[in-house]
Amino acid sequence: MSKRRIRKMKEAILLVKDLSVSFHMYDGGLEQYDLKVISNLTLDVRPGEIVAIAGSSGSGKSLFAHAVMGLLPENAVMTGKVFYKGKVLSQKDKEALRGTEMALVPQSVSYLDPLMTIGAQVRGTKPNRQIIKAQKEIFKRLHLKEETEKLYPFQLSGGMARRVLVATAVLSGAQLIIADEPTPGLDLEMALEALQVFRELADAGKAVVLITHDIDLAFHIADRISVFYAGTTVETAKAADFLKGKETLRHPYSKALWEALPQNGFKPIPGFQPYAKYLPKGCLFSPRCPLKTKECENEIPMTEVRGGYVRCIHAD
Ligand SMILES: Nc1ncnc2c1ncn2[C@@H]1O[C@H](COP(=O)(O)OP(=O)(O)OP(=O)(O)O)[C@@H](O)[C@H]1O
Ligand code: NI
Repeated sequence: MSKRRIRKMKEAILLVKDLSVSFHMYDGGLEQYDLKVISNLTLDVRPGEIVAIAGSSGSGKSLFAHAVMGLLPENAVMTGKVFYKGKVLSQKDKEALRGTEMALVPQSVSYLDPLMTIGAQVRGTKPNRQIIKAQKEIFKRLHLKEETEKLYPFQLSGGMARRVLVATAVLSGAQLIIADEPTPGLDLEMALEALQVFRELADAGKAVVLITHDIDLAFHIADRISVFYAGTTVETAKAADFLKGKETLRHPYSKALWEALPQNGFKPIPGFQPYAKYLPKGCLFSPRCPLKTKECENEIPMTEVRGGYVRCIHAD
């Protein structure tokens, strides 16, 4: 049986369907409006898979993670559905599963509890022998000295704190791990080691979402890549397609991202990602797109093209 058929047969651990996130905003006190920062976002992650999310700053990567984990701020309104192993999750379900079934490696190291020693927060309040053993192993692997256990968060460097967050997610035993930028502040060797840890979790049957600016590393470690632009997915396809190059990709923005990599010529993408308050009609990439036509002003759905999914009417 082909690998693809096996993938299709396995039920997704995470399925996010038509996710939209808006914020209630107040303009100068009187004027109120809704700022839609994520729209029509769909993504699935199956057991054994790493799906990497690539996209520039402000494209909605962290909010996607927070929506799945039930961590959106009070003034956010979410529509769409988050399924975990086939079951729709309510806000209460998310809170109950977070930390046990689903774990987040947060983008900000300020998520560490400032009043708790590292050992206590990584192992949980009632650690058994097995957890203590696993903790020692993962610390060693991530080059965290044994004494790190006794330290408080303020005593850690940024890179150490990030490795502690990775260790916490690994030890949680969660089936779904969303790592939001786990590698900044780590040197290349450490970053590769951390990514290898995620690869092994996936190989053991877990589902991993890896949010990263380091798309070159992601192309090598992930199974599939999802490209976010201005709060939605523009292309989701096999990592192999991203490694092969521009021709195998489907969306003009994915192609442009590929060309912006140093090894592919460092070609910058002209223009800017639009701000949520001033989104163009229809295709959100159209103001920067060389293929733009009048039809791009219509609502553009995700369609299957050459085994991947793309939100572009000109893709073939
Ligand atoms: N609490 C909030 N209120 C209003 N807008 C917000 C809020 N949080 C995030 N946003 C907006 O939502 C958009 C997406 O933010 P998000 O943090 O998900 O981006 P990101 O892709 O994770 O970026 P980065 O790569 O910089 O981490 C941004 O335009 C941001 O300004
Ligand atoms: Ni982010």
